[in-house]
Amino acid sequence: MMARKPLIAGNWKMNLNHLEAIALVQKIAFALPAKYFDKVDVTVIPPFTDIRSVQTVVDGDKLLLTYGAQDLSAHDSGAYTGEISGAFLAKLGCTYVVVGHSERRTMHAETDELVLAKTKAALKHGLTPIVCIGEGLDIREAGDHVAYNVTQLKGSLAGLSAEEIAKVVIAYEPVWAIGTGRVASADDAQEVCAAVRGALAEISDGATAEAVRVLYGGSVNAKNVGDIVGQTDVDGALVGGASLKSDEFATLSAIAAGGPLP
Ligand SMILES: O=C(CO)COP(=O)(O)O
Repeated sequence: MMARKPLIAGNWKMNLNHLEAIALVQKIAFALPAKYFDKVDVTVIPPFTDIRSVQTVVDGDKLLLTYGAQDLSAHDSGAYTGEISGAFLAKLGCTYVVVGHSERRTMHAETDELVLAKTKAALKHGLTPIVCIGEGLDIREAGDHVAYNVTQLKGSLAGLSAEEIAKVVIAYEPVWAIGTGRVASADDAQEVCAAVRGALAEISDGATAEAVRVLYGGSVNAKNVGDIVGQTDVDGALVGGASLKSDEFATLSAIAAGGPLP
């Protein structure tokens, strides 16, 4: 089986202004020495207004962590007030862009069709989309979570070629585990991430599915990350609250790298 390098992505959501962003990036870099980056990719996903400042610190200090954005427009340019083009994000040196986070699917009524269009826009501009899927509590309690996630995944990637799918990261984030402190068990994360990989093989091919990184997200912290990323089909984490604390984020990144602790 192909070895997949784990990815730890810190989704800051709507937290920290550009000055606070600079301070946090510097603290994370200080707490996470270069040796860890051979074994784990670490990225921060700040608000749009922080990205230029983060770029300046990362480039100026030659940091090994990367950065990305929390959303992008499906369009390249034009009369789309308030939207941000993938071209702008690429110009700012972003590596990743989160697409279809449950907070956008829920609060901004983003459909699988729009998530697909945004995924295509990301790929067009050379960004790696982190495509989010995840079920609500009602679906989990009804026992329909695997089928639900597979349907959401297929809808969000519909019609992409195997070459395009190879460039995508998937994040399984059960909605009931986001910001609640209620983390999915390692077995629950593995069950859905394995089903995601199976579905990826159906819509691309086995080798592509083996190479795609599938992350888990939802109340990940330094205490639970080891069990979660220890699962066969879980290749890292999309971290919310714990990514705002430099020591905790550095520690959980080091654990994903296989240790030792910094
Ligand atoms: O939504 C998340 C990351 O995208 C998870 O957030 P929390 O880690 O705060 O639960």
